[in-house]
Amino acid sequence: MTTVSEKKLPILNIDHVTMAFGGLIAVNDFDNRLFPGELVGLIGPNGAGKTTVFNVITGIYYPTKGRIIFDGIDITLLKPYQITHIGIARTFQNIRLFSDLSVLDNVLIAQHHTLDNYDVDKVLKKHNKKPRIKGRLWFWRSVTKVGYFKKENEMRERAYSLLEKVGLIDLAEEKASALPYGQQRRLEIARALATEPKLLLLDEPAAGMNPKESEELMEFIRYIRDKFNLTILLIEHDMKVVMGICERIIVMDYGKIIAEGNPMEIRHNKKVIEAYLGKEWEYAE
Ligand SMILES: Nc1ncnc2c1ncn2[C@@H]1O[C@H](COP(=O)(O)OP(=O)(O)OP(=O)(O)O)[C@@H](O)[C@H]1O
Repeated sequence: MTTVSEKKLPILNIDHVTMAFGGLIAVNDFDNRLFPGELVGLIGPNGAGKTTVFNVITGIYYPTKGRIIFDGIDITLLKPYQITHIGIARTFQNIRLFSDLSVLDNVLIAQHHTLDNYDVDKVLKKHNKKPRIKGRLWFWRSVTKVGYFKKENEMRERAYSLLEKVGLIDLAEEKASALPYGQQRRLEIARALATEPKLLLLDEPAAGMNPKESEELMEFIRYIRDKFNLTILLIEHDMKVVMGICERIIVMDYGKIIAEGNPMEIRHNKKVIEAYLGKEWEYAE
């Protein structure tokens, strides 16, 4: 059956990617595509290779085999900061905020990529895509005093506007470490959004959350997908979250994709039940 999303061009094409660490094949011929606006879950047992898939997409590792095409551009060998600039942002399993800085400063720092990425804009231009920074003009504006202050003000305005949209505006001046856990996770996502991504990769955003916090997180993820026109790929062990918000789920085991489908299909899939879910999810509400 052809779904609506399959008729569009993929925003991300993970083309037969393998990632080996010496003799260990962490990701084995992973082949899949994400379509604009999708919210997709990536699940599987510990050590299945999920985070390695994120690391390959974001340029932390160069794959042993295969290619990653994002928005029509081959990003396989680009560096992490270049990939961020082109439009992919991520969060990590463990919270990585600047804990002594304010909420506002955490978001401001994430905007630093807007200061100088002339080389990446060249890549974008080569693919007939709009550069994200106005190249040299921007450079001269930022090295003059007036230009610097103007840019700083623009960045502040953008940061405040983002904090408003994600519900953290009242906490803008608070130290990041003073925020409750759920809000710190939200700030991490806000910081990723400050890079203005088209694709957002979330690595276990519900880890360590209580049921109320994960309920709120589910709503928040749906909200940002719509508000910021995002495509989202989500690694998560909390099946309530995954089944509750993902339209499609990819299941990995020992580096390979063992199943793919909507939540209903996945929870009834014998291979997935055996490798990961266990019986209790098959008929759960
Ligand atoms: N830099 C590395 N060097 C060597 N082995 C690695 C490296 N990174 C990951 N691995 C190994 O690759 C395999 C897949 O790890 P990965 O972290 O991708 O799994 P995961 O599915 O994300 O697991 P979890 O759910 O526990 O986070 C594991 O056996 C891991 O030990």
